[in-house]
Amino acid sequence: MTILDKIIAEKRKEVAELKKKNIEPVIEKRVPMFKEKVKQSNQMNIIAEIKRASPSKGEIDASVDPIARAKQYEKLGAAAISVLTDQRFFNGSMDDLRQVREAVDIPILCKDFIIDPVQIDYAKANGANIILLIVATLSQDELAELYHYAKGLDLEVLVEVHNEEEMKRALELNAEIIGINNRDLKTFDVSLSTTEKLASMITNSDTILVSESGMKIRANVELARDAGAKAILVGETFMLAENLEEKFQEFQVELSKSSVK
Ligand SMILES: O=P(O)(O)OC[C@@H](O)[C@@H](O)c1c[nH]c2ccccc12
Repeated sequence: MTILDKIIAEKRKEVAELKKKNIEPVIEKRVPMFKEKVKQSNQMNIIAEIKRASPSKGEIDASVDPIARAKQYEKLGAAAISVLTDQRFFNGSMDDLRQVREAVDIPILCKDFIIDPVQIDYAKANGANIILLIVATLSQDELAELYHYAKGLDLEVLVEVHNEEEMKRALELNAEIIGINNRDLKTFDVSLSTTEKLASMITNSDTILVSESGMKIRANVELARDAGAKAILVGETFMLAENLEEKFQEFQVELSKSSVK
């Protein structure tokens, strides 16, 4: 049983609990759409993540103050903020998301393992603007159902893939925002060449490509940019940076130099 299987087993229990709850909207805030931000920007769009811990790294920064951190990301020019809401494996929570929602006016990605519409209701009620759907964890029917359900709630959807077969499924769905995860969620191996390999399968110039995971230095970001990524998703490197401002600037590369797809 891989960690991913364990996480999904845990999610099934969570879903059963959520179904018993009455989900009330906590916050409603109008923020710009991520998609629009990306279209208007000629700089790499950075989705900065709040990540206390992960199954691959263990503890990263357990004491992070999500509000202060989110404000800092916003001030530095993040296009969106990703909040890990899984408790068990990432030490995150929906409370984190809600607090971040109150603190910033940019789009927020609810970073979790979504397998049921009730989780989408819950994310939306707590102020998320974007949800993540991981193709590896869903059948094509489930993927389509959850995708359209989220869209119907005016949420944006980041559809995550890691190999060719998954990319084909994301394309079949006509996903507007596709994330290529450089980390294999089953083995935790990270390779930036995943982005290089899969990016060329995208032929629609309106599709927004996000390169996810493993960004450590500017050259990694440039590689993603040259492969066609308009955005990157960065967790660990920002969480561990001694000088966050410097790291952020290091990652802000021009997009105009890339072959504008
Ligand atoms: O910390 P990193 O290597 O910068 O990665 C961030 C993000 O891509 C990663 O947290 C992630 C991408 N897809 C996920 C799915 C579930 C949990 C976590 C993730």
